[in-house]
Amino acid sequence: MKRVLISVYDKRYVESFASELAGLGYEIVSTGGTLKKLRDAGVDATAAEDLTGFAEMLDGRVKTLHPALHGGILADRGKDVHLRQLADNDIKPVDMVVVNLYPFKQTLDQPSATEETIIENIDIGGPAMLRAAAKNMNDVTAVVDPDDYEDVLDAIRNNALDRSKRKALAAKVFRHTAQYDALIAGYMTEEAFPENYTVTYEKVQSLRYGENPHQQAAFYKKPQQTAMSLTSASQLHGKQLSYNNIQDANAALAMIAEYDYPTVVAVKHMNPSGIGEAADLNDAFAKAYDSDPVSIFGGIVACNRTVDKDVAKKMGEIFLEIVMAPQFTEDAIAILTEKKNIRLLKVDMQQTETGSHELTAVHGGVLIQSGDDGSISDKQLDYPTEKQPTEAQMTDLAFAWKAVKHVKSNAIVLAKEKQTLGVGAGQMNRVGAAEIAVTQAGDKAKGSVLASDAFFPMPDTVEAAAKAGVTAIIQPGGSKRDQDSIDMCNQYGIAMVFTSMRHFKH
Ligand SMILES: NC(=O)c1ncn([C@@H]2O[C@H](COP(=O)(O)O)[C@@H](O)[C@H]2O)c1NC=O
Repeated sequence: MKRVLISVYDKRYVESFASELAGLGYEIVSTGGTLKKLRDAGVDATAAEDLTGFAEMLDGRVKTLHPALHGGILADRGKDVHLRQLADNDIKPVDMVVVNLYPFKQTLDQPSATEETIIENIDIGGPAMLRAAAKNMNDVTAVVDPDDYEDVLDAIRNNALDRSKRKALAAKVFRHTAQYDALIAGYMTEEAFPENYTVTYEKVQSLRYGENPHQQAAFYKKPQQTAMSLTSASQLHGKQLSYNNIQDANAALAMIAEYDYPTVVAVKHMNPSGIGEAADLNDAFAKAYDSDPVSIFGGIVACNRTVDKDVAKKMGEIFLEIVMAPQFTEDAIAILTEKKNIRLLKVDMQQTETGSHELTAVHGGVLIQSGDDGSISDKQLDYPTEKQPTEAQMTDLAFAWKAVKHVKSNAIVLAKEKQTLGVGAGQMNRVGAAEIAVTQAGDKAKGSVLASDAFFPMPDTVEAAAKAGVTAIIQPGGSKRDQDSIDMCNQYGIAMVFTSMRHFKH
C-alpha cells in the first residue's frame, strides 16, 4: 500500500482529495488540525505522532521533523542500503507529500500583525517535507497547491503520475519555497542592497508578445502591492493589455501621480505628448489634447478625477488606446464602451508608491536603484538671474518641472498656464531637445516657461528658448558654465530658477 503524508494549512478540498487517495489505495498519515479535519469528514488516517512516537511540541514548531517521516520521504528506492536502513528502523516509505505552508505573506499583509505573529508564521517543518519530497522526485510526488489535487488524481487514475509529472510538481515546490524564503528575507533584511538581491514576483498574465511580435513576454506583480499600480487596476472594457500598453500606462500613472488638481496626461512611447491641469477634468483634457492634437491619437490617457459624460464625449471623438481614471460615471462608460478598441482601466490613485526599487536588465546582470521619488522644496530653489520669476511664472515652472521629470533625457518641456506646449524627448544633445519643443509650441512659445531635466552645459539652449519667446526657465544648475547661461538669461530678460536636483531618465 502506498503512503501519503498530508499536512496542510490551507485545508480547501483536502477531505475530498484524501478520500479519493484512500480509494486509490493510499494509506494516509496526517498532522494535528489536518488529521482532525479528515477524521471529522470520515476519512481514515494515521496520526503522524503515532509514527514518530513524539507528540507535537513547542506549540507546533516540531511535529513532523523526525526520521520516521523524513527517512520515509528521502530514501532512494534505487539504493539497497537506503531500503535496508528503512527496514532496520521500521520506517515505511512515503510516496506522496501534500503540504502547504503557514500563511507568512498573508500575515505580513495584516497591518496589525506583531513581529511575534509574523515569526510564528514562518513554516519550518512544511518546507522541509516539501523540499525532501521534491528532491526525491524520482519516487515521491510533492503537492504544494490545492489547485493541483484534481490533476494529480487524474494522473494516478490514468497511470500517468510519471517522472516528468513529478519533476514539474517538484519544480513548483522549489519555486514556492524560494518565494516563501524571499519574502522572509525581505522582511528581515534592513539593507537596501544586500550581498544577494532576492526578488520574487507572481504572474499576472502571459502576454501575446513583448515589445515586438517576435519577443515573448509575461506580466508579473510584486507579492505585496498596496500602492497605485496597474497590477491592481480593474479593466472595465477592452482587449487584454499588451506589453507596450503596460509600459505606457505605467509611465502615465507615474506622471499623473505628480499632480494634485484635476489633470489629464496623454502618453506616447512613455513620454507625455500633453499634460493639462485645470479647474475641472473637462478643461484639463482639452488642454492635454491641444498640447499635441497629433500625437494623442492612439495614445494612453490618465486622469486623476472621475471621467464623466462630457469628458467621455470628447475622448470618444478620437482614437485612444487606454483611458485610466479613479472612477468613470455610468454614462461615461456607456459612451466609451461603444468603441471596441479602447481599454478602460479603473485605478485606485489614493496611495502612490515610494521607496521602491527600479530594476534594469543589463548584459549579465541587473542595475538596481531607488525610484526617482525626489521632489523640490521652495528652500532649495535658487534664483541666479537679474529677473526674478513672477508668481504666475513660478506656478508654470513647477508644473513644467513635474512634467520634465517623466520625459526621456535629454528632456525639455515648454509650458504655459498649466499646459505643456512642446516636449523635446530623448535627444542626444540638449539644444536639440529644446529646438523640438520650441518648434512644436510654435507661436504659443511666446510667454511660456521652459523646464530642463538636467543642467545646461552651454548657453545655447537659453538662446534658442529666448529667441522663441520663453520668459522663465527651471533647471538643476550645477554646470561649470552656469554663468554663461545666467548671462544669456540676463541679456534676454529671462528669469531662471535652479532646483539643485536632476531628473535624468534614460
Ligand atoms: N514544525 C513541523 O514539524 C511542522 N510540520 C508541519 N508543519 C505545518 O503545519 C501545518 C499543518 O498543521 P495542522 O495539520 O496541525 O493544521 C502545515 O502548514 C505544515 O506545513 C509544521 N509546522 C511548522 O513549522
